[in-house]
Amino acid sequence: MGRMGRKFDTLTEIILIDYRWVFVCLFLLPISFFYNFFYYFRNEIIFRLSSASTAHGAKVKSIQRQVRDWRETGMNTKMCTARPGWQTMSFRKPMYKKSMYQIKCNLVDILEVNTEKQTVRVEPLVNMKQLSETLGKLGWTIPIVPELDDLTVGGLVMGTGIESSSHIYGLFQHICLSFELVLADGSVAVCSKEENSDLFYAIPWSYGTLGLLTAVEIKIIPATRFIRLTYEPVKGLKKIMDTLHREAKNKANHFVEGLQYNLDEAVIMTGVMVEDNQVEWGQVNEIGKWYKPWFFKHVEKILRKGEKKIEYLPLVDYYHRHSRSLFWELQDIVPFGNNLLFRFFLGWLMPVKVSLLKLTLTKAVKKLYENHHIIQDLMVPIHNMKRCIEFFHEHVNVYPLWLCPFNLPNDPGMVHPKEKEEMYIDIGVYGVPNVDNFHPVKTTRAIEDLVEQCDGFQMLYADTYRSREEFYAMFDHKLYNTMRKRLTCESAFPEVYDKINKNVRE
Ligand SMILES: Cc1cc2nc3c(=O)[nH]c(=O)nc-3n(C[C@H](O)[C@H](O)[C@H](O)COP(=O)(O)OP(=O)(O)OC[C@H]3O[C@@H](n4cnc5c(N)ncnc54)[C@H](O)[C@@H]3O)c2cc1C
Ligand SMILES: NC(=O)C1=CN([C@@H]2O[C@H](COP(=O)(O)OP(=O)(O)OC[C@H]3O[C@@H](n4cnc5c(N)ncnc54)[C@H](OP(=O)(O)O)[C@@H]3O)[C@@H](O)[C@H]2O)C=CC1
Ligand SMILES: CC(C)=CCC[C@@H](C)[C@H]1CC[C@@]2(C)C3=C(CC[C@]12C)[C@@]1(C)CC[C@H](O)C(C)(C)[C@@H]1CC3
Repeated sequence: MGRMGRKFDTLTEIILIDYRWVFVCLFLLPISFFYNFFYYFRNEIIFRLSSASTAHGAKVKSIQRQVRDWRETGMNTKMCTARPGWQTMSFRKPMYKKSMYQIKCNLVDILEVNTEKQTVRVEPLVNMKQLSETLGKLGWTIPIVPELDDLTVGGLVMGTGIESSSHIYGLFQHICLSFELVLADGSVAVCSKEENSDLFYAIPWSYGTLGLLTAVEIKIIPATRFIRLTYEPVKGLKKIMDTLHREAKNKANHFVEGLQYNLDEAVIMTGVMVEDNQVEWGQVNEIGKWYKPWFFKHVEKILRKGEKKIEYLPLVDYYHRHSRSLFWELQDIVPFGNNLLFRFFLGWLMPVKVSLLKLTLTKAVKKLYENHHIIQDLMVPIHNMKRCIEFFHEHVNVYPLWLCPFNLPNDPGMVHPKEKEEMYIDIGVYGVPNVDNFHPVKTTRAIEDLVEQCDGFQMLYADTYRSREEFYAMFDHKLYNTMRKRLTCESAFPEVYDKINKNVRE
C-alpha cells in the first residue's frame, strides 16, 4: 500500500505511478535540459541584436488581423489565446480552448530595458528565467520574481504572482506600470494609472477576458549579487504569526518567507540585499548548485538544530530556491531526487519542465492527484493566519506549508482588502493529505468557505470548487463588469468564472 493507503490495481498502474521516475529521468530530464539550452541561446541572440522591438509592431498587427477575421467570420465562438493547455503553469489543462477561436500570439521577447526610467518592456510570453537572467547580467531585477522558471509575464498579469518581496511591493500586478492590449473591436489600447486607469485596474485576475495582452512595462530595481539570509526557527503558532507580521512590517527586510513543518514549528527567513564588500565569504552557500540539497530540506535541518543561522546566498540562487524541487512536489515524482548520489550525477539536469510533466500525464497519475492530493494557495489577512492553519491542520495535515506575507493596497479591481491597505499572507498547501477523511471536493469547499469568511482569496491556477455566486462573493466584479460592457467583451471573451471553474479544466 502506498501513502494514504492507496491500493495498487494493475501492474501498469504500478509502473506508471511508482516508476514514473524512470520515465522522468530517462526522457523528461534530458529533453528539458536541451530545450532550456536552445532557448537560452535563441533569446540571447535576439536580445543582443535588439531586433525584438522592431518586430513587435508587426506581431501586434497580426493579432489585430486575427481579431478582425473573427469579427468578419460571424463572431460565432469566443476568443482565447492559442497557447496549448499543457504549456501553462496551472494545475489543470483548460478544456475551453478546444471550442474557442484561438488567437496566435507569438510574443516571446524582451523589448527594451530602460535603466534611466528604471523600466523593462516585455512581451507577455517572456518567462521568469529569461527575464531574471537578462536583467541580472545588467545588474537589475524586477522587484518580484515569482519562483518557477516557466511562469510568464502574461499569465502573472492576467492571474497573479507573489514572492517573498511581496510584503513591500504587493502582487505581480503592483509592479506593472502599463499594459498594451488588443481589444475586442481589434483596436490597440495602452493603459496605466494615469491613462485609461479603469482598464488598468480591471486587467489583473481577468484571465484574458478583457482583451489580448501584447506588452507590459514593469518597474526594475538595482540588484546586488548576494543576499544575507537569516533563518530563525520559531515555536508556537501564535509566535510564528506574530514574528512573520513583525518582520513583514519591517521594510529593511527585502525578503520575508516562512516554511512551517508542523502545527507548532516553522523557520522564518528574512533576507537583505548586500554589496560584495559586506559578504562574509566563509558563510556563502550557493544553494542553486546542482549537487546542493533541496532548499526545504536544508531549512528543515536548521529547524532540527533549533538555532538561528545566517548565510549569504547568490541572489539568483535565492530567487529560484524552490524551482529544482517544485517547492516539495517533486518528492512524489522522483522520490530519491534529494539523494546525494542522484544530485551529484543527475542534479544538473533539474528542474524538470512542468509542461513536459503535464504533457506526459497518464490517467492513473491524474486520478491519484484528483483524490489524494491538494494544491492550493490561500490568501488571507495575516491576523487570520493562525485560525486558517489550525483548520488546515485538522482537515488536510500537509506540511511544509509555504508562508509568504504580502501587502495588498486598496486599488480598484477584482482583488482588494475590505477597507484599507492591509498585510495579507499567502498560505501554500501542496502535498498528500495526511488525514482519514480527506475528500477533494468537500474539503476544498470547506477551505474556500473559511477563506471567504476571512475576507481572503484563492489563487486560481489551482482547483476551485466555488459556484458562480460564491465566486462573485470572493472576487469584486464591479469594475470588471463595467469594463466588459464598455469594451463589448460579452460576445468576444468568456467570463473569468467560465475559464477557471473545475468543470472546464481536466
Ligand atoms: C507522480 C507520482 C505522484 C504520486 N502521487 C501520490 C499521491 O498523490 N498520493 C499517494 O498516496 N501516493 C502518490 N504517489 C505514490 C507515492 O509517492 C509512492 O507510493 C511512494 O513512492 C511510496 O511511498 P510510501 O511511503 O507509500 O512507501 P511504502 O508504502 O512503504 O512502499 C514502499 C515501496 O514499495 C512499493 N509498493 C508499495 N505498495 C506496493 C504494492 N501494493 N505493490 C507493489 N509495490 C508496492 C512502492 O514502489 C513503494 O515505493 C505518487 C507517485 C508518483 C510517481
Ligand atoms: N509564484 C507565483 O506567483 C505562482 C503563480 N502561478 C500562477 O500561474 C499562472 C501563470 O502561469 P502561465 O503559464 O504563465 O500562464 P497561463 O498560460 O496559465 O495563463 C493564465 C491566464 O492568463 C491568460 N493570458 C496569458 N497570456 C495572455 C495574453 N497575452 N493575452 C490575454 N490573456 C492571456 C490566459 O488566457 P488563455 O486561457 O486565453 O490562454 C489564462 O487565462 C498564474 O495564474 C499564476 O497565478 C503558479 C505558480 C506560482
Ligand atoms: C504561489 C505559488 C508559490 C505557487 C506554487 C505552486 C506550485 C507548487 C504549483 C504550480 C504548478 C503546479 C500546480 C504543478 C504541479 C505541482 C504543484 C505546482 C508546481 C504538478 C507538477 C504536480 C504533478 C502533476 O501530475 C502535474 C504534472 C500535472 C502538475 C503540474 C503543475
